[in-house]
Amino acid sequence: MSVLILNIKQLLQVHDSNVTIVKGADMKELPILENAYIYIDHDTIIEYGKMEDYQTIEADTIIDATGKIVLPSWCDSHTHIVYAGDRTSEFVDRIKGVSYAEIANKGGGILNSAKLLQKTSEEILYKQSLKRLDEIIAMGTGAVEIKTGYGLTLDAELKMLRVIKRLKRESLAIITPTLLAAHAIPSEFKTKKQDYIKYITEELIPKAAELHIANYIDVFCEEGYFDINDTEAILKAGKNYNLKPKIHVNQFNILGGIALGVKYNALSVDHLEELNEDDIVALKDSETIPVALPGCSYFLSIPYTKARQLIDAGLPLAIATDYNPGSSPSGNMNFIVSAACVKLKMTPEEAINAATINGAYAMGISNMYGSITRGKKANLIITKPMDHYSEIPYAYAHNPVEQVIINGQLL
Ligand SMILES: N=CN[C@@H](CCC(=O)O)C(=O)O
Ligand SMILES: [Zn+2]
Repeated sequence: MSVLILNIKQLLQVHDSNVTIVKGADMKELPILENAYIYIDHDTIIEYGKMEDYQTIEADTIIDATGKIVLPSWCDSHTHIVYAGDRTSEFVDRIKGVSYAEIANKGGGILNSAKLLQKTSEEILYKQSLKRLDEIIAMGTGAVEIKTGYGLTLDAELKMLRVIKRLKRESLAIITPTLLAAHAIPSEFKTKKQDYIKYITEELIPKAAELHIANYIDVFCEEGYFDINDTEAILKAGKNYNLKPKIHVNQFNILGGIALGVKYNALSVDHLEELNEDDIVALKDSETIPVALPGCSYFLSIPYTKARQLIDAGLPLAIATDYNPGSSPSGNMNFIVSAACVKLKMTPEEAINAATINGAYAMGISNMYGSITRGKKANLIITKPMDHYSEIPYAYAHNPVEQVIINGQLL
């Protein structure tokens, strides 16, 4: 199966050499080809160039993209899309003035989702999750990280991991699974948190590793959840089983989770609604990418990550949806790109870099995804007609996506 796309108004994120991350001032550069073509064979990008240099190529499918933009599909590096039901009643409570923390302290929040997921059959959980996955693919997401963390027992966490594995097998999307058993302290461990940490480090992590069912380890490093020592114990155990960290840090409080993440060579440190100079210093010269989640800031009315401070310090930045039932019940990366521009003061070029190549880096897949490069996998978005790619973030809350291609397959 081969696909040829002709007359592309703007082909974005074109790199002849294989970039895997863009940092600091380089994030302002979004290499583009005006009036271009691209040729895909099976799942691979074979050739691209300007229409003026195009010489006839035979292909099974030919698409005329006159007036349209083509870019790498979105790489959403932080989601929790495997969950049961929803938390609309908590949403209404928050509108009436109850805070996210108050809801959690009364046994709601993550524990509420965990209670429901534990009683939900694997089949129903799969169907509910697949619906969300299909919905985000249609909005342009081609690669997505999915976390556990609404199980909180060995059985329920493994159920989540099996659902993620099945999604990976049965959907075209590229999926990276992350074990987030340290998402909240289950009520039965309320007064014995250390026992839950022991359960995670001695039972859950070894079992997940034995089944080769998770790539990364995550911890919600936050006041009232897991402190810095708890987080270190879990990262250490993960390291023994080759689970690299991708952690939740600095959402409400700064506990030193960023420096700890860097110490354990985390692939990413995510949230960062709160940020200080020490955090920036810790990230410099590291291989850890910060990830901002503007959908969570929007939905919870908490500060937006100071993207300018990070990028202007020469650091890379990725953006992701954090799609989950409590703090960000949307997986629309188009909105996230727009929010990055409007609220994080990123230029469209920076936001698109953050949502493509840097998102791929934050999932450990940027050697194969996230840019238009010969030899990389063909995960692409073809937009609706528009004059310039800046319309993607400009016309917020619309759907700019006309067609999605994943691993060379037209959807
Ligand atoms: N902060 C921790 N975890 C999720 C929210 C979980 C929930 O409220 O269900 C997040 O990334 O925002
Ligand atoms: Zn999250």
